[in-house]
Amino acid sequence: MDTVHVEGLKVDAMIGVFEWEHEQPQPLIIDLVMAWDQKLAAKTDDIKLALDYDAVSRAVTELVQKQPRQLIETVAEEIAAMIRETFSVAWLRVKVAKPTAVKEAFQVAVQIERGRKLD
Ligand SMILES: Nc1nc2c(c(=O)[nH]1)N=C([C@H](O)[C@@H](O)CO)CN2
Repeated sequence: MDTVHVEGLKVDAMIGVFEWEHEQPQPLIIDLVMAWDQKLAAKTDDIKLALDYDAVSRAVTELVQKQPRQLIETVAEEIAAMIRETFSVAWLRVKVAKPTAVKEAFQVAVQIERGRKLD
């Protein structure tokens, strides 16, 4: 299965279950793996036939910054639904990490996979 990746996308967001977390943004680090058949894009050398990782990254940043949320699980689900619908991605993996959440940990994260894998 061919895939397109976005790794380490940093988005400052209002995120958390505590009140103070809605008063100042915290960084989220987002990793995406998205199924996309590369054959047509490679054959034609045409961005219109590729899954544009720049457009995906901008859309994810806009979505995450749109409103405050409590859980990183909610962020992951909303990202997955938006990418599947807006970019016609059949399958994807979304990881959302919150590096400042647990002082003793390098970072904490959730990861989900949605859709059906391509052959
Ligand atoms: N599974 C989760 N656990 C926790 C979350 C979360 O989003 N998902 N969030 C918090 C707090 O907001 C925490 O990050 C504050 O440091 C606690 N547990």
